[in-house]
Amino acid sequence: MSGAGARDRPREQGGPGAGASRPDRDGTLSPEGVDRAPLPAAGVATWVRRLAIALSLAAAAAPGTLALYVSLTLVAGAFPVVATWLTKNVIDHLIAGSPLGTLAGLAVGLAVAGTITAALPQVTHYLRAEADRAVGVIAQDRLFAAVEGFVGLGRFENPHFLDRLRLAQQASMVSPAQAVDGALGVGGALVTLVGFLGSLLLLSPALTLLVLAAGVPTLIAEIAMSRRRAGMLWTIGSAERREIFYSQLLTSVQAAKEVRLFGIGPFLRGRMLAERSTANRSKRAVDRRETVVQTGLGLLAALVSGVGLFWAVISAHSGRISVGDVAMFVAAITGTQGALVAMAGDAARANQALLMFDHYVAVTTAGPDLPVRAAPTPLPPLRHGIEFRDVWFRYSDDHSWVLRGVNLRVPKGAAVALVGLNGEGKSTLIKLLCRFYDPTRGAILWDGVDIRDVDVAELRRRIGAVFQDYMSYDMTAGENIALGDLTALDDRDRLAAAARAAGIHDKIMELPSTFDTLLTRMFFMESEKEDARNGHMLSGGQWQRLALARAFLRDRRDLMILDEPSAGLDAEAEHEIHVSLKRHQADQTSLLVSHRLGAVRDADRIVVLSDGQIAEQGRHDELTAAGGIYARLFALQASGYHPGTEEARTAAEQAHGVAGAQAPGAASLSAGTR
Ligand SMILES: Nc1ncnc2c1ncn2[C@@H]1O[C@H](COP(=O)(O)OP(=O)(O)OP(=O)(O)O)[C@@H](O)[C@H]1O
Repeated sequence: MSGAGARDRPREQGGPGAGASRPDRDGTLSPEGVDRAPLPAAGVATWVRRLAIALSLAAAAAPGTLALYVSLTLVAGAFPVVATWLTKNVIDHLIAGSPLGTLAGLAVGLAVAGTITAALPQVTHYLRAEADRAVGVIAQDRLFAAVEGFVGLGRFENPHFLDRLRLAQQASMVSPAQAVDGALGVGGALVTLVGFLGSLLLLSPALTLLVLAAGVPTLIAEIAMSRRRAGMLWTIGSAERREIFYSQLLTSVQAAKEVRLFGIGPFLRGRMLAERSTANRSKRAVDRRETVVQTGLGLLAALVSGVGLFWAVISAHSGRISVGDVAMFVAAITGTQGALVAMAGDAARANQALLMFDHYVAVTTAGPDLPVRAAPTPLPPLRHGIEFRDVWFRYSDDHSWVLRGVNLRVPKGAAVALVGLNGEGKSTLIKLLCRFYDPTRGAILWDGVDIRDVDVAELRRRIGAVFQDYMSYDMTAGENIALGDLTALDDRDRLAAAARAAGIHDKIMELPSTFDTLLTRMFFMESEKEDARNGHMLSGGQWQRLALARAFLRDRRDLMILDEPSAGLDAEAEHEIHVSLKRHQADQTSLLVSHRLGAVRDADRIVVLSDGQIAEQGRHDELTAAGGIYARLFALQASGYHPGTEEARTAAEQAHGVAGAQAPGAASLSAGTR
């Protein structure tokens, strides 16, 4: 669409849901704009809130495992300190010549502490993995339930939201567990730290302070680094998404033909690698910075240890502390620094996990993408008709208007056909009727009720539809049909009736396992591929008939929408389908989009969309007599079918300027003008 200048710009509507659901600049339909928010600078309160959500997820997923894991991790934190004290006592008692019983008791204690210290990590490792698995299931379930709750399509077309969704998916697998693990690690390290600091304090308060002071920069630096890493992952998101896109093109069966025919493999591979390099550059920069900072922190720790050790040796030499104290001091200073580094690392990991988890929280709490009524108006079966009232629509503020003040009535029981050149907004009109988007201005009324006021699931239950870009599911033939109405999943009679109506029944009966034949070869092992029952492939037209059968299965629908239902069918198939459609449409309201004008000539009303508006409407005879766009397009298609006639040649010449964009379709679709 072009030419939607300022003269066409309508005032924004203040009606129900207006504004709240209007797409923002990048197509986001979220009222809060959460979809493209950058990573927020988190304060302690946010950090605690996120951690609480992660913990509640973990607690809901595996309460017993979590409780045991928490207890053992904290206990494990105390054991290094216990072992150090026992070691110091053994040395001091040895030097003092204490009785054998005392020494043996201490040695046994030391052995038990060592055994527990060695065994605990294995047990906690298992518990952690178990908790991870349970949390992953529940987190994924909640994420996909939230995504399923988005009633519109806008978010799925928004690159920022898609990035966020991808990160949320990654986060849902690992982040809650990582965050809990990190927080627990901090807890365990804190126990160790307090124990060692207490021990150090007894020996030298000054050195205790020095060790603590050296640990603070480590903590700050680690947390800053984790923020930077999470930010980097967010910014390289779009490059990674494009890389995935190119890699999928290179491996997908759909693209394989064109990739080979046009020889574009090296080009796509080049682009894929370029995206990888972009992402790698950002990762390398962060890695380098981390290496420098980590090296600096390591040197600082070594310096503090060196100073401490020097002091301990001098003090022991002058008799101010015992040899056991020196051993304990060495262990304590190493243990304290180790605990500080572990704490900083765990805090950083928890921080990074929580930053990633933010994407998960943002998606799962994003709320509805289109305004949803708390108390929707009931939607009874259609009695009078559907009305588009002054409907304006554009996909976002940056896009041109696709629909500019469409007024259209679809009376109950009428077969209405939508025709027009490519890109005139026919599919968009249908998407609005299914409420995948809301009109930017104006309203769509179902028996006078604004469809924004009714329950969207209820609205969609009343509609049967076949879209231009219908789906081919890698499932069985029966399942491919049953997805139209899952109550028929095990009802072979209903599936067969729908298949018959769509003219695919005979083909299904020829398949090795009829309705149970898998229509994909994706899920097989190489060894199973020879089995005829496995993975039968259908032709494009046969898939289209399956999609039709899916729509026909919804026999309790009020409105049948067919967006190019016969584009992939041969002439005979198309004829059969149209006979079948007519039978199905006998007392049914239907909206049919077609470029095959022969297929729509019997419609009760033919509506011609042009430049986002309704240019003409009426019956076939009225429109051909009027000599407008429809008449010219019809004549052009007729000329394709009977190319020799003078009349057709003239019509084709007249139509050329109007229908140039449609020429390829017209040539191939002309058989429809029987
Ligand atoms: N998701 C989208 N985001 C942005 N623009 C879109 C989107 N879908 C369609 N458009 C634009 O809206 C216009 C109308 O598209 P639409 O698919 O409704 O046309 P159509 O009449 O059904 O075309 P065709 O006959 O080719 O199927 C086109 O200019 C198209 O580029």
